[in-house]
Amino acid sequence: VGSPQSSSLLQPYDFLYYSGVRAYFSGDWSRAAELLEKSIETKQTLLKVQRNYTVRDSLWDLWLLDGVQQKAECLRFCTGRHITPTAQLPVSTDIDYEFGTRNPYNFLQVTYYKLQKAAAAAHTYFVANPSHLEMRNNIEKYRRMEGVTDDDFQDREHEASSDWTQAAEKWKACVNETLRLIEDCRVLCEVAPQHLPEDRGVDTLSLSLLSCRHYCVTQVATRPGRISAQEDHLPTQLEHLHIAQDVKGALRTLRSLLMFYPSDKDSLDNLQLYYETLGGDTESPETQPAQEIVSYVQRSLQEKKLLYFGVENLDFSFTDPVSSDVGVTITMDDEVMNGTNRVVLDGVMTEKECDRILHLATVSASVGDGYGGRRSPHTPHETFEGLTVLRAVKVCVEKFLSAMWGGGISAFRVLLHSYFRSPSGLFISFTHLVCRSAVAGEQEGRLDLSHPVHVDNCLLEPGTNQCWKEPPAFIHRDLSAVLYLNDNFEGGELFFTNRDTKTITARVKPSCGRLVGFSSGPVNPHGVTAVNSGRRCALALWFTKEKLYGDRVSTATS
Ligand SMILES: O=C(O)CCC(=O)C(=O)O
Ligand SMILES: [Fe+2]
Repeated sequence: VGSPQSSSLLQPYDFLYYSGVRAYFSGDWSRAAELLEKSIETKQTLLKVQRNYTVRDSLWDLWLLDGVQQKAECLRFCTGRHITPTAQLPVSTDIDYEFGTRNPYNFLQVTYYKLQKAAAAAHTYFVANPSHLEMRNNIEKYRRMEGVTDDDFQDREHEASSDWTQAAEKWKACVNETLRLIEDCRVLCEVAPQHLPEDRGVDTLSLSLLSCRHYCVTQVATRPGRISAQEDHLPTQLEHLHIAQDVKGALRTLRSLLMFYPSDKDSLDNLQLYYETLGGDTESPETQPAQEIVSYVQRSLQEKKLLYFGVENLDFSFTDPVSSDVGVTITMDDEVMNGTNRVVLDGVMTEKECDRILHLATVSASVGDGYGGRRSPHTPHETFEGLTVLRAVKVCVEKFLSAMWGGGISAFRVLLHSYFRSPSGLFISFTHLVCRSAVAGEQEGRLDLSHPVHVDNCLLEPGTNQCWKEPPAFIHRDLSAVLYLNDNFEGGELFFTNRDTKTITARVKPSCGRLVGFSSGPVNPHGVTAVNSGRRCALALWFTKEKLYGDRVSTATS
């Protein structure tokens, strides 16, 4: 051991392996990598050497046992020129097992992982301490190791800071670009002629111009080919910028962000934190909100005031593209509703908007009964004013929704489509404004439902749980939705059941601006409990994936 000749001979690979594993467990990663690699390499070379000196046995040789013996001796002699005597000894079954299951590679992959981290750490240190000899040696050693590449020698300090600076610069550019695009868009409003009925005065014309300018926010926030705008386009960019900046910059951006949402709790908490971090230095000019954002928000608020004045006093219709009081929230999902493809969204309409539609429905309610003498197709204890009665209203409702939502009923389609993420398109199949009123004096001991349990696109057969996809069921309906308009009544809860139609799995209490969406198929049997007092109004909507079944009435009136 130790002679120059013996050091060039192949070492026992089991010994190298054990040493490597020992280094591994003591966390000496570079030594572990070296030894483990060596053991694998040695085992492979050993096999090659032995193969080289093995002469194929012929049948004749086998007769001459002597010859076999001689060959073995020859092999030992020849290989002995390359291999140390101990390495010629057979290895233990443990080692056979280890190599058979490729366990050395398992140790190696962890070792390499550690080494890559070590390479980065060593390099990071070395950048600041170029005369540190030991570190230089380490780096050289890491470089020679298999599995360690140039990419592993990263300056972690440098990378870390430059990433954030770059990100902040890019987000700042984004904010500026958005502001610029909005300005460009606003200029176009002035150039483009405003379409107005002839009898409208000059007030409406300027309001119209204002409204056009105001829509620039959504226009700029809508990516090409998309129908809906990205929500909170500008504030979102400010939020990103805020995260990427250092404390002073972040404070400035946070204050800009607070111009949009002055009562946002997270922002206010952060503000407090920055105040504490910066001690007294919070009033310096560089920590004030960006002037362009201040002007932008102030101008927007002023314009909004004028527009709302027009809505209230001049019968001007305007929908705020960034209205803060219409924020749609997901109130219930599949999990809460114990089912598949069910959702309850809130805030799709404001009280005022619900009232407008209810008013339209009330005006026409006096027209009469549309069910051939029957009060309701479902129960004798309620009156039911459906589409037949409210056909005239339907046109108004759609018009009203168009003004309110830009896209009319289609806006709900977009909303549900984006929630359920169905890959195919959705078309409005049918809409139905329905009010159910309790018949006073007939509610005592009532056991029936306002709307019996049913599935919207097939006929559920009681007892067998089969759902037949055949007429008179509206078999092409794929997605159902109900938009509720009021809550001043008793009863009238929507409920979902299991396929057995008996086990209730979820209940939804109607209220203004609540939109329930669910797939129309047999996973969603549903019904409505008795309306015991008052009048319950809802707009039922059905959608189809088949363009062919799109509602011709809707298209004709929109
Ligand atoms: O009004 C509701 O809540 C549900 C109505 C319904 O299920 C239907 O009309 O098919
Ligand atoms: Fe239904």
